[in-house]
Amino acid sequence: MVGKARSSNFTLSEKLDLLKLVKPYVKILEEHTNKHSVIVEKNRCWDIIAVNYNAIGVDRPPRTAQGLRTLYKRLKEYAKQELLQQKETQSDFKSNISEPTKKVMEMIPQISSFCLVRDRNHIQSANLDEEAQAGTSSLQVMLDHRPVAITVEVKQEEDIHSAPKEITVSKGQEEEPASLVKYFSVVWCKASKKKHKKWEGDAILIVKGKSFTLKNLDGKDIGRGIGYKFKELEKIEEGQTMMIGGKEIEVMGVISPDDFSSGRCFQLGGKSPAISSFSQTIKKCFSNPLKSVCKPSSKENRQNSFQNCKPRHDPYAPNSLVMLRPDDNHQWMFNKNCFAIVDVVIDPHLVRHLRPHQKEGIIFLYECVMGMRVNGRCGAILADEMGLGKTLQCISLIWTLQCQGPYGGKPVIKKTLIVTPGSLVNNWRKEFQKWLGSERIKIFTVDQDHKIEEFTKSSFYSVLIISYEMLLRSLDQIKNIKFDLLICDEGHRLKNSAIKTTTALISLSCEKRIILTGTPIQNDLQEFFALIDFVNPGILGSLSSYRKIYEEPIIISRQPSASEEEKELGERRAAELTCLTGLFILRRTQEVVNKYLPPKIENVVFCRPGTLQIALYRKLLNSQAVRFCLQGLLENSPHLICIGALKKLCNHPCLLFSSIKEKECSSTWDKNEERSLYEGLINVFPADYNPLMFTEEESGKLQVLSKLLSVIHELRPTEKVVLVSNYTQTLNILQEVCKRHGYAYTRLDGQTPISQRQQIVDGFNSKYSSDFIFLLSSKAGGVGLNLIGGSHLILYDIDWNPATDIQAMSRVWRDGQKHPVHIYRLLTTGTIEEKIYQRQISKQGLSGAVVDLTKTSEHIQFSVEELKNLFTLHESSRCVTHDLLDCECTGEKDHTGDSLEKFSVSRNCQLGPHQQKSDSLKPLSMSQLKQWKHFSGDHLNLTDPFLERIRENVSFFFQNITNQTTAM
Ligand SMILES: Nc1ncnc2c1ncn2[C@@H]1O[C@H](COP(=O)(O)OP(=O)(O)OP(=O)(O)O)[C@@H](O)[C@H]1O
Ligand SMILES: [Mg+2]
Repeated sequence: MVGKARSSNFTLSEKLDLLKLVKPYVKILEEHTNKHSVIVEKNRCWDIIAVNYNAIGVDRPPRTAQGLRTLYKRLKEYAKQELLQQKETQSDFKSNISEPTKKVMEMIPQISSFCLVRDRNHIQSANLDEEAQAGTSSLQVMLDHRPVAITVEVKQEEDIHSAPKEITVSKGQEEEPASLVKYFSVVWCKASKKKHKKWEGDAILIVKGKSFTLKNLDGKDIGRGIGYKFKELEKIEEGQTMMIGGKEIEVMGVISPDDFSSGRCFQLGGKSPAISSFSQTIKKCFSNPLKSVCKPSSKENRQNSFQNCKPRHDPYAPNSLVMLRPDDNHQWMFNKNCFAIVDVVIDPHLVRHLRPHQKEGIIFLYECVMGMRVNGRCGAILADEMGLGKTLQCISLIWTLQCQGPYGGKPVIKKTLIVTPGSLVNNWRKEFQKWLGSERIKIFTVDQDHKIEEFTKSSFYSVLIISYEMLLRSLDQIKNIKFDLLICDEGHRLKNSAIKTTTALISLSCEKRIILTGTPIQNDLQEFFALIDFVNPGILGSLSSYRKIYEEPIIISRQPSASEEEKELGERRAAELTCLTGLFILRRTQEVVNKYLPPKIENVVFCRPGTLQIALYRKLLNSQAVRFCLQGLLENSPHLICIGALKKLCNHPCLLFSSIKEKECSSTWDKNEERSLYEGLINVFPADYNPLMFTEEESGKLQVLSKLLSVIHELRPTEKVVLVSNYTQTLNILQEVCKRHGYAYTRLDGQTPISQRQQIVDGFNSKYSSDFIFLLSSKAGGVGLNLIGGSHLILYDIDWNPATDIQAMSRVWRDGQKHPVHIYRLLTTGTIEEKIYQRQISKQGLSGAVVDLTKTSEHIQFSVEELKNLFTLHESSRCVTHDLLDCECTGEKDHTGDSLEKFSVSRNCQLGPHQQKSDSLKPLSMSQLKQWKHFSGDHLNLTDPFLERIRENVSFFFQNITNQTTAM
């Protein structure tokens, strides 16, 4: 029991008065115990009890009369259980349970009715006789500052918030519609024609009939007007801007009459007279009720704790997204000053846009950075697959923490640092603007024209967005700024603690750290450690102990030779590791947004090589360099040079020609490997070969590409194409093709200045742009970009690392895409490209778990056997990949393998077999590919008009459709 009020022979109005009297007391109790209160009436004496609803299995404060009854029942059950336990154990249970719980237990048998104090404004009492039926009970509601007694018929599941609509007011205060008063929170500035307005401050707009008053947060009138059209004033809504009395205002939200009349709407900005007088009243009426709960360190603190104790947004509003309240332990650690506990509620303006998985993600991020998930650790990894809106989730978090906090409503953070790849700096800015507009939050992006000093000098900005490269250059300045939250976008690059970027970021003292990545991070246990250790330093112990405890047993357990015992140990350790880190890692797969996206038609297109390509390919395979490789003479990595040459040749022979010519002139030509590889090759080219005059026929893929572009242009004149290559030189060729055919194009590669990148992306995405093609270097711009302006994406070449390709493919099939998406992955039949593809999709290829953007062929170890396979040209096969599938079809008609289970997206997570997680970013396996529709280029009656047009140069197709509808 924490408070007592004596009463005798209560009449209803006395009861109400009493309620009014105890209310401030109850309020303080609630705020300082983070619990909700129940008033228990016994022998005309009211006991105010703090109840932790969670402890009795009620997940939130009841909002309906029915809810009250449930709560009452639960309390009884709880008490019974506790008593039973007490009998059983006869232990010192009384000292283990909280005082209020004991009180409830003692009193439960005698309770005849109780009052629930739901929040400061609503005190509700109900007759809680068990016999009471919904629909017949009477409920008395009293609203503060409006001493009206209201009697309502209780309906089941009736929401208290909507109750005023249902009630019959006995002492009415309702006004005629013509004189209806409305209140809005607004921002204002002096009227000006400037594009970028500087808002001067917050204000309250009061609209009454045809007139208005504008008050600043000190309550002073700063504008008045009369004679406005009633209709205009009646239609005012959030987001609207208006000119009123020489001032421009933007409406930020509606204020309830109650909030206005109580004066709470003025609280946000500063000390309002309403607050101080309120606290005075409390002090006068009651002795210090905080004594037993906690001791505020000073008078100011006590006063502070009464300020801002109202949530910024209504936690009980329908669809409100409310963060978890801190538990006792958290309060003990982080609320030393005993500030009032205030609900942190996500801005409804944002909530209405959020997908369900994003709401969960925000709750997760909030709990992580607040240190609520792992005691005192404030790091998180949000590893949602690409396109799931990690940016929006972070923006929501920043905006929330910057304005709110659970302790006295005090904002948790002041400044945020976002570090991101250069090409995404402006994308972040755009996303902030998209979701929050330009007035709510001030962000600063560092680029050539905007130096970091500007941010340092001004207190105007709260968010700094900077590229990884720029961060290194301006580290000294950044270290001088105190950041409260650090977000590392595409943060898988921090997987090595020895690299400069990681050490630089570690050197910033900010402890709330978030890594965002769309790329799986659990595939390499050492890199995994680095990421974990970055966000939550030390949580896995030292690297050496981590290796001993987790890495070694897990790796040993995966080897074919592992004993049963080793397997079991490895699995257990993996499970433990997942469990430990799972508290602050969140990964959701693309499937959660699939339903919001249009269909995706993915094609793997096997293109017949041109005659010149075949001749050159044979010559390369017969070179001395390749022969040496096959003998296992791999010093100086000659196989990498051979692989590079074959890949170039597949893209276009002219690339090979240019590089031979280039090498001939350079000093490195002396290198034996290159000379022995290229020897005699130039003679295979026609004598007058000019690489600048290349033809499409010389490359199988280029021929297919050219036809594909032409059919898209013809059949879908309003749709656009993203054309991706890993190589700048190849992009040059593709660009030349665009020029030759007169296609308007735009281009983004490693050379594109960062400051121009977003502009290029925006231009392409705009429906007014005439660009037909977006030439994209996957290495430069593959990650994070939104290219939803394009609905066709062509991957001109393949990378060893499936993640690079998947990243690129995810640029167009994402939120905002309006058209069905067509993806074409071009491979040259029978060549190394098929082998790389097979490696991407085969189990063997994945065993090394090379699912990381920065892994290149240099990181891959090849056995001589593998090199033999790699350096074979299969001239007679229509599709070597299909040959390997063990599929009985001949490719003559649409075939979909049916002998295996239907394609399933469940794939192994590296941390152990029982930790299977759906992860649609892992490349599909051979058996899954078999489930795709497949057919040869000679197949009659192709239903896909695009494939129909290119079939002449194509030996084989695989096709898969996701989210199929009839429209294609
Ligand atoms: N709830 C939503 N409603 C509509 N559009 C959304 C929503 N959430 C995100 N988007 C949009 O989806 C696109 C992808 O979001 P975002 O760039 O944040 O993805 P991401 O998870 O960071 O992906 P990546 O790993 O590729 O960087 C953006 O254009 C974003 O504005
Ligand atoms: Mg992103």
